[in-house]
Amino acid sequence: MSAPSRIFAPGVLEGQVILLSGGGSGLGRAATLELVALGAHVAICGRRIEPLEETVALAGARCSAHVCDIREEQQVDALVDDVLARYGRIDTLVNNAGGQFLAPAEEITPKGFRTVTRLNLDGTWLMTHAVATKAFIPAGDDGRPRGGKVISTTLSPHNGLAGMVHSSAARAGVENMMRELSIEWARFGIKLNAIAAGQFGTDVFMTKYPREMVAAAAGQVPIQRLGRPEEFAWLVAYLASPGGDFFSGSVLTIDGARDNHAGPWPPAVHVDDAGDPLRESRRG
Ligand SMILES: CCCCC/C=C/C(=O)SCCNC(=O)CCNC(=O)[C@H](O)C(C)(C)COP(=O)(O)OP(=O)(O)OC[C@H]1O[C@@H](n2cnc3c(N)ncnc32)[C@H](O)[C@@H]1OP(=O)(O)O
Ligand SMILES: NC(=O)C1=CN([C@@H]2O[C@H](COP(=O)(O)OP(=O)(O)OC[C@H]3O[C@@H](n4cnc5c(N)ncnc54)[C@H](OP(=O)(O)O)[C@@H]3O)[C@@H](O)[C@H]2O)C=CC1
Repeated sequence: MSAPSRIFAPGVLEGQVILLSGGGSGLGRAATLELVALGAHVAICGRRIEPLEETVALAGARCSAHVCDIREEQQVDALVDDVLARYGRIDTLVNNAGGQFLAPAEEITPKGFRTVTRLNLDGTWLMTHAVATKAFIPAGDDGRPRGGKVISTTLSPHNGLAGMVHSSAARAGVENMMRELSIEWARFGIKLNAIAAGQFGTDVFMTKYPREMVAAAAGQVPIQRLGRPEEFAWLVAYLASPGGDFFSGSVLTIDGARDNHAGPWPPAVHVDDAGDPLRESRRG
C-alpha cells in the first residue's frame, strides 16, 4: 500500500483513472505510488511484466499492470481498450516511458536514430492519439467531449544533451506536440503539458551510462544535486490535480537550473583570488 503523500491532501485524486507508461521503474514508479496514495486508480504499462508487478505490489489494489510496447500501434490500441473496459474512463495519460543510448552523433546508425525517435516521439504520439480518440473526445453523459489531461516526460537541458542527438530531437518534438495539441484539442477539453526532467538519480540513470558521466552529473547542476524521483512525482500529481487545471501547452522544467547553466556558479574561470564572482570596477 502506498505511503501517504507528504505534500498533498489525501483523496485529492479520488475517482481519477490515470494511465501511465513506464510505471515499472524509476520516475514512473515514484509517480504511480504518489498518484495511488492520492486516491487515483493507476494503470501502468511497460514491455516487461516483472517490474510492473513489483510496482503493483508496492501500490496495492488501485494499480494494475499491462504489458504494452508503446511503439506498436496494435498493442497501444489493445491497452487503451483494456483500461477502458476495466475502469470505464481515463482522466489523465502520463507519457513517461522513454529513453535512449549515449553515443557520438557520427556513430549513430539510421536504425539507432529510428529506435530512439520511435520510442520517444512516435510512442508518445500513439499513446496520446489512442487515449484522446477513445477516451477524451467521445461524449460523456452530458453529450459533450469528456476531455482529459496528458502529461509527457521530456528532457532538460533544452539546448541539446551532447551524446543524445536522437533523444534531444525526439523530446523537442514531444514538447511541440504538446504545445500544438493544446491549441487543436482545447475544444475537446484536453489539456496537454510536458515535464522537462533534468538529471534524476533513478536506478537506470545510475547504472546505464558511463560511470564518469554519472559521477559528474550532480556537479553540472547549479543547485549541485540530482533530482529525487518523488520531486518528479509531486509535479505529476499537481498537474493531474485541480491545481493543474489552467495549465495547457506548457513545458515545466524541473532540473535545478541545469537548463540555464552547466555547473556551479561562479565557475573556476570566473572567480577572483578570494573565490568570489568577478565583477567590473566602476568607471570614473
Ligand atoms: C549522463 C547522461 C544524462 C542522461 C539524461 C537522461 C537520462 C534518462 O533518460 S535515464 C532513463 C533511461 N532509460 C532508458 O533508456 C530505458 C529505455 N531504453 C531502452 O530500452 C534502450 O536503451 C533503447 C532506447 C536503445 C531501446 O531498446 P531496444 O528497442 O531494445 O533497442 P536495441 O537494444 O535492440 O537497439 C536497437 C538499435 O539501437 C542502436 N543502439 C542501441 N544501443 C546502442 C548503443 N549503446 N550504442 C550505439 N547504438 C545503439 C543500434 O542501432 C541497435 O540496433 P543493432 O545494432 O541492430 O542492435
Ligand atoms: N532519470 C533521468 O535523469 C531522466 C529521465 N528522463 C526520462 O524520464 C522517463 C523515466 O526515466 P527513468 O525512470 O529514469 O528511466 P527508466 O529506464 O527506469 O524508465 C523507463 C521506463 O519506460 C519503459 N519503457 C521503455 N521502453 C518502452 C516501450 N517501448 N514501451 C513501453 N514502455 C517502455 C521501461 O519499462 P520496460 O523496459 O519494461 O519497457 C521503464 O519502466 C524516461 O522517458 C526517461 O528518458 C528524462 C530526463 C532525465
